[in-house]
Amino acid sequence: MENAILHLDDIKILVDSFYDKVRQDALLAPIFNRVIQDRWPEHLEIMYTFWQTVLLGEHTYTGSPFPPHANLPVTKAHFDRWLELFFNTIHENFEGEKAEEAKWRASKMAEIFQFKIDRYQQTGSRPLL
Ligand code: HEM
Repeated sequence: MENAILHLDDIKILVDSFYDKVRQDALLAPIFNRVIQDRWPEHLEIMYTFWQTVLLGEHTYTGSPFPPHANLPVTKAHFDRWLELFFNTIHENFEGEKAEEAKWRASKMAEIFQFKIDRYQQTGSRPLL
């Protein structure tokens, strides 16, 4: 299949195109930029390894995905927009099994992150994980 996600080069296209959209988005850009500042190249490198691990089974990501999100000032609106941009990126560039898996994984992680962040904002308690 011509537009399948098969190699690291495809992952880089996915990640670069997605964060191009994020950086142009009035709702999300300020949240990301406040934390990342001039470290965008490093953030993109981490995200290559994350999606390479999730979608290609090549275990180059060694971090913990949730902790950097625990204290972000985000609500459902931010996650909805994040998913909208991610789905658009997939739609514009890819198709096939891994493309569908990427959308499914992103949705699941967004759901879990949002649940944990909501609980954190309501109780003020520190997340255990
Ligand atoms: C409103 C939605 C989101 C916002 C505002 C957001 C923001 C951020 C920010 C600012 C960082 C960088 C932290 C740093 O470099 O210090 C980060 C890292 C990361 N994000 Fe998100 N994110 C969102 C949703 C997601 C979702 C849905 C996923 C999963 C598919 C995800 C996966 C990751 C991963 C894997 C990292 C790297 C963590 C590490 O350092 O190992 N994010 N995010």
